[in-house]
Amino acid sequence: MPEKPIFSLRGIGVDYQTPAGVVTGVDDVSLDVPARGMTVLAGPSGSGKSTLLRVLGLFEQPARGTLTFQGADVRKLKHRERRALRRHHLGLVFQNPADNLLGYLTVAENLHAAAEAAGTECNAEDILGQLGLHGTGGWKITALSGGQQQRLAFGCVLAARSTVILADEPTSQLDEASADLVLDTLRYLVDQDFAVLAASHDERLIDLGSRVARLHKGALEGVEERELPA
Ligand SMILES: Nc1ncnc2c1ncn2[C@@H]1O[C@H](COP(=O)(O)OP(=O)(O)OP(=O)(O)O)[C@@H](O)[C@H]1O
Repeated sequence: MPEKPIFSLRGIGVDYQTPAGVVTGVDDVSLDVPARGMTVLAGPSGSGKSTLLRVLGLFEQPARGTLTFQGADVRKLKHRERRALRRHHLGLVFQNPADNLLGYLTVAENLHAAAEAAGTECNAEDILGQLGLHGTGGWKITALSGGQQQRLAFGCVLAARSTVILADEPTSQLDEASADLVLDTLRYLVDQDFAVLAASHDERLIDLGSRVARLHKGALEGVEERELPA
């Protein structure tokens, strides 16, 4: 029997109230996110990728539809349960590396802080080794390149032992060499059997997706399943 999806969205709609009237961010989106592998939300600017990620990250309450996480209807969770779900299961990585890290802490301290916030413990050197950042534990964040900072942001997700990784345009603020570091990290996380959901319009990142959901003007245009080379 196929594994159950980690997230299931049915008929999800999000509206924004603006001075010019109601703007629909996403409209009637139904999608399953598998418990392993990489799902990419692709689409042009304004197509609803970030809005959908905010719904999945529990930052946005949809006006319509149902969202389940591991089979549980998220709307029925109490405030405390939602917070616990976010802390223990959802690892978020935003597009700007500096937004993902605490600049006043060292590299290793960032990992420990992420673990502590999630109620876990981590071996910082081991995680840094896994991400090609061996020996940087005592460094300031600013001593890392943008790509290395994004790698560390994914390291914080490893430290927190999140179940699913939600990444919003993780390569969009990086030069090509730095973006390569992030693409390698995503490949590694997928190999480690994480569920990764990334919003992007970077074709190289989209190519890593085993499931690509294409959005246009807030609506789902289609979902492509792909066999990736081993
Ligand atoms: N806070 C907000 N207030 C009003 N409208 C919003 C808000 N956030 C998003 N929108 C609107 O919702 C729609 C979807 O936006 P969203 O940011 O989700 O798209 P996106 O695909 O992530 O775009 P980008 O690639 O530029 O980040 C757009 O029309 C946008 O203007």
